[in-house]
Amino acid sequence: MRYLTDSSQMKAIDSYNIEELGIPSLVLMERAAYAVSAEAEQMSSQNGSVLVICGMGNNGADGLAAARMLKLHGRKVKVLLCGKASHSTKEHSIQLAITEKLGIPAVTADSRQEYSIENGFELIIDALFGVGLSRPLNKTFIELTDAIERARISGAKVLAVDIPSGVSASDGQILGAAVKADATVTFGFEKLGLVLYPGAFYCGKKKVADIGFSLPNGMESRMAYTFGPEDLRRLPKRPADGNKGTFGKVLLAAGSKRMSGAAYMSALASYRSGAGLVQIYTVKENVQVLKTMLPEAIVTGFDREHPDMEELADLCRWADALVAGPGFSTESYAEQILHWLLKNVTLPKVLDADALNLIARHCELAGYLDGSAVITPHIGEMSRLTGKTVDEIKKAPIAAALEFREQHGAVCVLKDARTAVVSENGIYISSSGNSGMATGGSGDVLSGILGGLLAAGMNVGDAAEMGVCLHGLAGDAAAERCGMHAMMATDIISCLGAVLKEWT
Ligand SMILES: NC(=O)C1=CN([C@@H]2O[C@H](COP(=O)(O)OP(=O)(O)OC[C@H]3O[C@@H](n4cnc5c(N)ncnc54)[C@H](O)[C@@H]3O)[C@@H](O)[C@H]2O)[C@@H](O)CC1
Ligand SMILES: Nc1ncnc2c1ncn2[C@@H]1O[C@H](COP(=O)(O)OP(=O)(O)O)[C@@H](O)[C@H]1O
Ligand SMILES: [K+]
Repeated sequence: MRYLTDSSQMKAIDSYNIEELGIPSLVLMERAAYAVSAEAEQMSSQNGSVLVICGMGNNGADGLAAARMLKLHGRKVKVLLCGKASHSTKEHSIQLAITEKLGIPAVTADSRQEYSIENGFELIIDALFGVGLSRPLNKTFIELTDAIERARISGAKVLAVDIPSGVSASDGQILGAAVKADATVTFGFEKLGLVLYPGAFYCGKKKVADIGFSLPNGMESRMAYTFGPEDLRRLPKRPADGNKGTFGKVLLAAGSKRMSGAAYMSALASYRSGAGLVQIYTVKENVQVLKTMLPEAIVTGFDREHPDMEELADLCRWADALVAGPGFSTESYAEQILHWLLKNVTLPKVLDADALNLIARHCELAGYLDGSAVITPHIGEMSRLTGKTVDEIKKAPIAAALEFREQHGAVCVLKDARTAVVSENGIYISSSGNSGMATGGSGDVLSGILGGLLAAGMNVGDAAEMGVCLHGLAGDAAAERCGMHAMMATDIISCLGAVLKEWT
């Protein structure tokens, strides 16, 4: 598990370490700058020249200290100071005095002038703004980021200090423009803005440098986090004497006349993530095809005109977990069934796709949501559910998921290139997965995985986080195997086994 911080949390961590613990600010800075200079040496040759672009805050001060370390290691270093001298921090003034005494050439320009970058630098270090960026870049700074990008296109490497300047540390939004880095050395904890898009595009290879921060009491519970493959070891173990019941029974209300594939993929993904038994409840037109495609599943068909609620009640008594919605349609039978399920079933449940479209259309259904439900909307479905625009949700996905959970009590899995999961555990952000997963059916695969994990007895929050992590890792394995262009949802399912085998 890796913690992710926003800008205000990072500032609180800084001030706890400096003011409460008494670690001198310059000691932390020295470690930060050492990590930057070590990475800079890796990225450039002994004879290559390095330009360090420094703002007037402590990000710039880190840059100045790194410039000093590079100079002491025999590198050719120049500094470009950007901003008003009257804005410089105490640490910045100290670091600048040292670089001046060491004879490191520094060009000073304030923001009224144009910043130019001469040709010939092998490496540019971006120490303009860090977590202190508080407003959009002005025209001059935008031109400076353009100049850095031109140098990068001509062959210079770019190393960002803490975060590429212009990226908001809290949400990855670009404030006017941002530096595109080949690598970023970030201090203490990964910033959310390095994981969320579009910021994640800008940071290149990420390195987290431990500079000796301790966390204030209670901070961990407020920080977002992400998982790596090693976290899959926390999935429930499979007891050697287990039987089909031990591993859980999933009931899947899915598929419609035009869409049997969604039910197939969701059911197959449930089996491939460890479920003992999977039963598909679908329109009777789908029964034959699903039995043929997935003989391992039990398939119960209902009449679209008269779905039998007694039969459905029996199936729910049989099941350990419910998945409703993949390819289910929004026809009246689907609404009737969903209404009955939400009203009567206390099983842990995943509500996906058409279940969410129905909830968006019939707002009384939202009243039945509670902590037993995991909703898995993509951005479009979230927009329909909440009335917010796609743009609003894209800009603040965590806030949208938090708000939904607060209003309805359900675990919210807001799917996108980075998926946010908000549950009783806190805020989880996915860091696996790739754009090859933007292909029909990959959401059905996720709902099936979640059903499988819930049926195995995981609580809703843990299942949602682990399921999203597993889905992304299987997606990455599928991209490795087939390439992002060619991979399809069934390839993600095919890779679940290998990922689970390697990591659990
Ligand atoms: N001792 C410390 O406090 C440590 C600080 N560290 C570094 O310090 C950074 C944070 O430093 P600061 O809090 O000084 O902030 P920054 O250096 O990130 O930037 C803040 C400065 O930029 C100005 N500014 C913000 N947005 C602007 C905009 N759009 N246009 C023009 N000016 C703008 C602010 O007015 C302020 O002067 C971290 O990212 C990290 O690199 C690290 O060295 C770790 C230790
Ligand atoms: N660029 C991407 N990077 C990582 N994951 C992605 C990307 N695009 C889509 N995904 C994932 O793929 C899945 C797509 O789900 P969804 O849109 O519901 O698909 P469908 O409706 O076709 O089943 C989600 O889990 C989403 O997080
Ligand atoms: K920076």
